[in-house]
Amino acid sequence: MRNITVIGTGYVGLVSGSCFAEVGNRVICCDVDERKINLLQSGVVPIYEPGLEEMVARNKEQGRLHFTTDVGAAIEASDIVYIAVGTPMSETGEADMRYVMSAAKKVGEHLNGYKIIVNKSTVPVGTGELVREVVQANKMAPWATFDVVSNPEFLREGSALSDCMNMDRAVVGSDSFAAAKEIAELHAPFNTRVFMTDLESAEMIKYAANTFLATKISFINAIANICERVGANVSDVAEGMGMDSRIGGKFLQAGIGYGGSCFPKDTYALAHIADKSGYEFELLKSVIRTNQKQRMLVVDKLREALGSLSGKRIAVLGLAFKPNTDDMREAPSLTIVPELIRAGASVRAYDPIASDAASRLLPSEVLYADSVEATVTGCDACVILTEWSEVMSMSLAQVRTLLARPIIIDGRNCFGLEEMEREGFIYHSIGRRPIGAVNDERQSVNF
Ligand SMILES: NC(=O)c1ccc[n+]([C@@H]2O[C@H](COP(=O)([O-])OP(=O)(O)OC[C@H]3O[C@@H](n4cnc5c(N)ncnc54)[C@H](O)[C@@H]3O)[C@@H](O)[C@H]2O)c1
Ligand SMILES: O=c1ccn([C@@H]2O[C@H](COP(=O)(O)OP(=O)(O)O[C@H]3O[C@H](CO)[C@@H](O)[C@H](O)[C@H]3O)[C@@H](O)[C@H]2O)c(=O)[nH]1
Repeated sequence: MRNITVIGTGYVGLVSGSCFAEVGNRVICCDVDERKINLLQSGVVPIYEPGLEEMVARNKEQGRLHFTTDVGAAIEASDIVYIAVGTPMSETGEADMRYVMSAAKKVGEHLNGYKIIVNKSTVPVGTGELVREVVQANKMAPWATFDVVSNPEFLREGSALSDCMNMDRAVVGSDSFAAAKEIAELHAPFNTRVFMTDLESAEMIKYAANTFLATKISFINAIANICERVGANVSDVAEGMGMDSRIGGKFLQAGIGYGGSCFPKDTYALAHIADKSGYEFELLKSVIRTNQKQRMLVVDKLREALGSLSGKRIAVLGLAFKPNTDDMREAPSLTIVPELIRAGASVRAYDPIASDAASRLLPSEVLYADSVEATVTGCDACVILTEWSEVMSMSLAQVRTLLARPIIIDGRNCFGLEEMEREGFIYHSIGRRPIGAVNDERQSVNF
């Protein structure tokens, strides 16, 4: 049992803190956000993540998990301090390091004995050293000592608990062997292998992993765009490619591109790190551009199917950047829905979990429904932006009768082409041949 403090109760702080408690440690999660801590103290988990509320409640009840806004006292009470604050994208595209630096300063001010300071936030290479300098410069007790370790987080939103409890690997980087060993041992109860390296390499592994996955997605999206032009089917292409174990089938799902709190900002941040180091990462810049363009494909396809969007009623299914989360950070819907409104369409949207969060970010003209059926009723077309299981399992026959026109533009390739043909839809997906008439208005003009 170790005494651990986690600074920051966002996705990562909350999930990793709860998982450390779940395996028997005493964990204090702290945050400067009073509202969040009040909610957590009263048993409400401010993010949607399957299983998290139960895990938090269980560990709180058993006295292993605590929440406080008193960051200083939490630091003083622990011998391992995790920094898990945000590193959002700044206006220039670089990682904004102000939260990490203020957390490091706080750690220095409350260093009352030897502590291991662990960076869990995704941070540019060199941050470990910077944290060391800031802690040293702000040290309350001159005799207090510390080591800095990098232990980046690889969880995915929506499957965060199982990702944490059964990690593919834990990465631990430090120039102190003893500190690295201690953090490696902390991972013993998790079903994982621990990869030990130096601080800089550990920091780089996190960016390299995320940008590689983003590259896979942009690559398959580029292939999808070619598939559409040459009559191939990207789903089959991805499956056939993925069977090669050197390639692997994961992260080859073509669609409207990657969003979320990590890939967009981390790709930009690594491009900046590369530029600063004197290397122009052209490949990564092209991955970013490909992703930006990919989002608008559904709008182009809608225009292809409906002609002008002015006055058209569009049903939007899914607003979160991926299923099983209410996180709207960099969700493709934030670009696509405003574009539909600008083009004069009226939009009715549905997301099983993220509607509240989305309504604070999307134009006020958007209407929200509380079911797939209520959303599509009377609409001229339906656009799928998130592959929620509720959307994937919707009754196509019913949707067909509820829509004013049987048009589905599927940004996530949720359905098989034969099925959509059989159900009588006009169906446009990504990287696959379109089903049904291409444009009602153009056709009527032609006839
Ligand atoms: N979200 C993910 O799925 C994910 C996965 C892996 C890694 N990461 C990385 O982990 C880090 C955290 O991500 P997140 O999504 O949890 O962030 P977040 O922005 O959702 O939450 C960060 C929290 O830190 C708090 N905070 C900021 N400064 C503080 C301070 N000085 N003291 C105490 N609390 C402070 C904020 O109030 C906020 O609640 C980022 O670097 C991110 O890139 C995120
Ligand atoms: O084949 C795929 C896989 C994903 N996506 C999209 O990519 C984005 C990111 O998806 P995912 O990686 O599942 O979610 P995140 O929760 O953002 O997790 C990523 O970002 C985290 C934060 O750094 C890392 O910890 C995880 O390892 C990394 O997968 C989403 O918009 C997905 O729709 C695709 O378009 N095609």
